[in-house]
Amino acid sequence: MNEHCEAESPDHSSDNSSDNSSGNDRMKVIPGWDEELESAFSVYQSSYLAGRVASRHKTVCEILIPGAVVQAGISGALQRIGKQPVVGDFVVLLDQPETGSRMVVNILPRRTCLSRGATGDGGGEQVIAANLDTIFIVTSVGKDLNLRRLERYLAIVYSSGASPVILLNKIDLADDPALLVEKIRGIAGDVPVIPLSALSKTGLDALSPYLNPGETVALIGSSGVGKSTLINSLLGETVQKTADIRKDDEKGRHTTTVRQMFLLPNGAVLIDNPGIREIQLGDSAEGLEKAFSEIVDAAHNCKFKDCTHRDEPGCAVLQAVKDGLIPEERLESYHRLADELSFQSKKSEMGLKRLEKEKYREIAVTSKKYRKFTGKP
Ligand SMILES: Nc1nc2c(ncn2[C@@H]2O[C@H](COP(=O)(O)OP(=O)(O)OP(=O)(O)O)[C@@H](O)[C@H]2O)c(=O)[nH]1
Ligand SMILES: [Zn+2]
Repeated sequence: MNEHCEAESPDHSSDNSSDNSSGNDRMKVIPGWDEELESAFSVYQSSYLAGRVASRHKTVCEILIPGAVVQAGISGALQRIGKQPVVGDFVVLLDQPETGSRMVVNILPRRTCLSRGATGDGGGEQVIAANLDTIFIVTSVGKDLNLRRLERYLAIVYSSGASPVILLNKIDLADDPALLVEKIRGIAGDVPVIPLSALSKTGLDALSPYLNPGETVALIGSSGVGKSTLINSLLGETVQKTADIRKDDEKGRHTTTVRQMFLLPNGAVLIDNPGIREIQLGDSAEGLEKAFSEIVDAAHNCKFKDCTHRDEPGCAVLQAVKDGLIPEERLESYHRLADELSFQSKKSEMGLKRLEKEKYREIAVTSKKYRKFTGKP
């Protein structure tokens, strides 16, 4: 992040009220803060601070507050109800200057959230970043360019609520970039497709409509497509400053790196989180339907309402494929992702059942202990 974050930390010794910043200040120095968040935060008293999660570690978060980047723990109450702050979250901190501790006690309403199907068997989706306005799906010319993979990414981004933009990077290595762009447009619907070279800094201007003050953009894409190079090019000279963000914690002040959230000089936010880069399709069907809207449109004319478009009679989608209106690979890709989705939902369901069982077991153990304690049968 840029100079905003390098200001001195709030001086606890000189002030009883920790949050001496006004809503106006918050609007200016917490990128993405708006009237709605201000109104959600207005119920909190002076010992609370508002901030935005810049990076998340196992037990602590690095949080951008007016004038500083600070570390904070996560309150037990929040953990018990299963709420986990993620990169991009706007949060409420309880500030306790006497003990030097800061604790995230609430997460303000999320505008959008990027999730992945939980990898464990606990079920449910795992949110990995919040309040993203735009997601740059980065691919590059050559081996990485895979339309099927892009379709998957589109489905993921659509289900997050953020707007997708596809970036075709490394065009300096392509003989005919326009041809590749056309190929991608064939599966992208209305999604903008932007050819560029992060290394030679060509085409970057086309990104400016998405990099507005207070707006948040995350990057996803396979390893090696040039996400870091792009961030460095966009940040230019400011990237060095990112490594010098001043952080304070109980042990005193030292410099550290917040590598996951970058603030452009104009106040736009870029998020490049390793956890965001490689994500799986979650269990939301909505994204899939948006990514394959021509199939959904055609399906309105299928004979059966619950048509799976595989071998049913009177299937309008199969007919459209036969008539050459929908490419066969598109339908295959749709089926593959739909199968994956139903597998994910089953897994979540099974996980939830298991969790439920565990909960009952826990209640049984607790009441057994209670009976033992009280001597009641
Ligand atoms: N020719 C060319 N090479 C590029 C371009 N952008 C990035 N590269 C190169 O591609 C390689 C990978 O770039 P990175 O920016 O590290 O890719 P990444 O997507 O951040 O990769 P991970 O960190 O593994 O996820 C580096 O050697 C870059 O120099 C480009 O526009 N043109
Ligand atoms: Zn059908």
